[in-house]
Amino acid sequence: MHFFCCSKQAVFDGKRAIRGGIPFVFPQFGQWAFGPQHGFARIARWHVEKMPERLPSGDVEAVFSLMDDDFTRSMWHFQFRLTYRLILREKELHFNIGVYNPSKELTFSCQMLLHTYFKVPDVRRCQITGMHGCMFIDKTREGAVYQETREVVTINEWTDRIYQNTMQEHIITNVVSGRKMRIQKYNFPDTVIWNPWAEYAKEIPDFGDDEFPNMVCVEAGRVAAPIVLLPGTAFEASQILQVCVIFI
Ligand SMILES: O=P(O)(O)OC[C@H]1O[C@@H](O)[C@H](O)[C@@H](O)[C@@H]1O
Repeated sequence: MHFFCCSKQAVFDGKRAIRGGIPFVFPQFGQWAFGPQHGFARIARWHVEKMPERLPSGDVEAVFSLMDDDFTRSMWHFQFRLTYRLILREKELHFNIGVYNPSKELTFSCQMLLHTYFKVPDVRRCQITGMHGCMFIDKTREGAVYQETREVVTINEWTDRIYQNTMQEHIITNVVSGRKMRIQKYNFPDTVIWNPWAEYAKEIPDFGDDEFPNMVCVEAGRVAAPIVLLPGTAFEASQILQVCVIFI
């Protein structure tokens, strides 16, 4: 999908997440005392459960999984199993995620988020729906909490906000080729909006100083209130990205 952006400075060395695409944030969102920022899932080696395969419908499906191993247990001593199923349709991408706690005695809590980097011609011209009336934590203002009063969110400065209980659907206008991107999410109550802008872009080694106008992260997840999984239970969530060709 040419709707995602990847920084020209991105490094693919397995040590840190690639600056682009859709890094998978788990089991921690943000800074973490026990491991890297945003957890280990975005730097861990996932297992390919099912290679990309064309289904009779014409869709292409692939399934990946991640389980606890020595690497994950060095930071987080819980057993877990993540399943990530992707389905590519002509103008849609589906992401179905499951996290399972196979332990017989331990409960764990975690956060999860899809850190999607959308490519845009000029972020200042994007409008994002689905946040009206929602409370948000503004990380650029020391975590102060505000309520969004705008029908559409626009970005004209360093932006790092955790919107809570957002609508099930967001529309982002003016993505690639002036199109609209529809995000539909299920069981992902929160939406993070991030753009480092000029001042913070300079501090990110794997991000060009001039790349900030051409990206916006709109990240569906569950971060404000953690997912709590009792032994033997699972949590499921999904996201659908759809390019809108017609005016909505
Ligand atoms: O540089 P990273 O670890 O990929 O994080 C990028 C950004 O990710 C966002 O989700 C966070 O809200 C920001 O605070 C953070 O700066």
